[in-house]
Parts: sequence; structure tokens; C-alpha cells
Amino acid sequence: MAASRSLTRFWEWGRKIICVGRNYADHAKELKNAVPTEPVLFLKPPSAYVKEGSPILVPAYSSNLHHEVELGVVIGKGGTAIPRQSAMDHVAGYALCLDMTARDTQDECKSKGLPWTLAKAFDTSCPVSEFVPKEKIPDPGNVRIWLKVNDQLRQDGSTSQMIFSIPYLISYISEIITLEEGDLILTGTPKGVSSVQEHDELQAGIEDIVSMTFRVDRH
Ligand SMILES: O=C([O-])CC(=O)C(=O)O
Ligand SMILES: [Mg+2]
Repeated sequence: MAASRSLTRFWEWGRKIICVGRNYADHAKELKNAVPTEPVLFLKPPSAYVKEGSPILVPAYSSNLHHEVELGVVIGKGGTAIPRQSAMDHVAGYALCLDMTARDTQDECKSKGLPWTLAKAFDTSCPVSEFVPKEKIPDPGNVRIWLKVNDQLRQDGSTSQMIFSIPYLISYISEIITLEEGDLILTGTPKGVSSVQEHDELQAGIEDIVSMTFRVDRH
């Protein structure tokens, strides 16, 4: 008999990672992007997951790897065209996530009108914390997320700054892509993204609810 799977190890399920870009106006502006009127979506494959204890690897083709700290939403109950009013019933919990981005590669993709796969979907581009049960974050629309590089605070935002709320995103995404148990939604990053180098130490947290530490390495 197959062992029953627990969502507390959602990263082992091999499900989708759906990312929302430019969901904080201050971050859209720092990269000189327009503030969107509709969510910007892209995907990472499940092979992008990395857990504490393993390093974040700088892709060989990039010399400007950026951190983006984001609140991740773990889907507990799948659905298609989920109404906004019942969207939170589909949430099992949360995880703190980094949307690691090869910014130089992304700039090149943008200028050529190409997709962001090389910039966003490489191995170790999605570091994740342990699973945080839903009850531990009663108001996910108003929590502080922060990130330090070598003990220096670089990102410090509140999810209250999101342009599109979590229920709106679940409803919007599920109109286009069926959501399944074990999927993860990355909800976008606040301002303060910056470059990381080999041997840097990244520490990030959701208030004092969860924190995680990663080292950066080169291929
Ligand atoms: O690469 C970007 O700036 C878009 C993005 O992922 C975000 O805003 O979180
Ligand atoms: Mg992002």
C-alpha cells in the first residue's frame, strides 16, 4: 500500500508552483515596471524546490541572482473557477518562499519578448520553509515578511500591500488553471530585491511565526 502523503511535505507532491509577479506596487516600481491591472502569472516546476540544509545554486549563465521573499499559499482542496467568497476554504496552510530570479537573464528575456523560464524556473529557484498550518496565520492578508542577507535587512514588507488579495488570486488563477491539492501559489514580492553571491547567507521569516536560512553556492 502506498504511504499516505501529508501536505506538511507538500514539496514532495510534485505539484504546480504558480507565481504571481508585480503584486506589490513598490516592487513593480523599483524595477520600473507598470503596476498591473490584472495579475501577472508564471510557473516554476516542482524540481525548483529546495529545503533548508541544501544550498541555493546560482545558475551558470547568471551573474545577477536576486532574492524575492514571498508568502506561499498551499492548496488543500482543488477546484476550477473557485468563487472568491469560498476561496479560503481551499487553503491548507502557508510556507515562506523565495522566488529566486536570474535578473540579468530576465532582463534579456524581457527585451527579446521571450518567456521567463530561464530566469525563474531553474533548479533551486524555489527555496521553501516548513509548512505553516492555516490556523497559525489567521489574517494572511496582513503579515510581515522579511529577508536578511548576511544579517542585513533587505526586504521588510506586509502582505497588506498586495495589489491582488489571496482570495482574488485563488479565484483568478483557478479560472485558467485547475488548482490541485499540493499546489503552491507564490503571491509576489515587496520591494528591496537585491543581488546575492556565492557564500551569502539568506535568512527570511513570516513575522516570528516561521523562519529559514539558506546558503548560496555556485554550480
Ligand atoms: O520578477 C519580478 O519582478 C516579478 C515577480 O516575480 C514579483 O514581483 O514577485
Ligand atoms: Mg516573484
